[in-house]
Amino acid sequence: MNVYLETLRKQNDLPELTEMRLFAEKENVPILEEESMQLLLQILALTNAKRVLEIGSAIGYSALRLVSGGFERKVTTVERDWKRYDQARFFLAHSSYRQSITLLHGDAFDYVEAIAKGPSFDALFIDAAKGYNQSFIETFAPYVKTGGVIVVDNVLFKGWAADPAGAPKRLQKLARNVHAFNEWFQNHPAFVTWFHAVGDGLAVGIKRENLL
Ligand SMILES: C[S@@+](CC[C@H](N)C(=O)[O-])C[C@H]1O[C@@H](n2cnc3c(N)ncnc32)[C@H](O)[C@@H]1O
Repeated sequence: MNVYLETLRKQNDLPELTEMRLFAEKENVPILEEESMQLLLQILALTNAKRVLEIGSAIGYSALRLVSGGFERKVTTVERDWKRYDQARFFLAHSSYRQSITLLHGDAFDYVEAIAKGPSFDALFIDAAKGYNQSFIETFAPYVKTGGVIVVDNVLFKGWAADPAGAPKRLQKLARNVHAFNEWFQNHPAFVTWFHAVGDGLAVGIKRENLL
């Protein structure tokens, strides 16, 4: 990343975010790339998103970024991996923004009933198992308000979505799957969708109506 922009952006960083980034780097935990984060935060601010559902918390880094920008935002985030969930719980417990985050442990699909009972979300951010992006949207977009935003990370999948044959053999099926998802999302009448070549690729859809 451009060092100058990086320095500018970190001027208002929380100490716990720095700690989390260092931990993620050391432990090889994938967190959202900064360029994608900047775009995501801007989209959420422009759409005035106050209630966000995140699938894939990892150690809680993106959840904390989403609530700490001064927009009085609340995030519900789900993580299925026990170790990551525990790390997220540890980091978030020490944050002054802990009241703004509901951290859930388990497979996101197991929370459908609970989520259906609550108020709708302004935004859905999907940063989890790439092969399930379509299912995540089919399952959770009904709980996003009309005009709400759906953001999906990793839609380029290191460039392999565009060229599945160029991926290592064991990832070719997943690469084809990511490509099929991208076409589905682009062409689905329920969404107006944009694709951005930032980070590992970010897709942004506005929910037009309840067509799912
Ligand atoms: C890329 S990491 C998330 C990074 C995080 N959003 C950030 O930027 O700080 C993806 C996480 O999604 C979790 N995950 C994958 N599929 C899931 C599912 N079905 N339900 C809940 N969590 C899931 C994985 O365990 C992993 O920790």
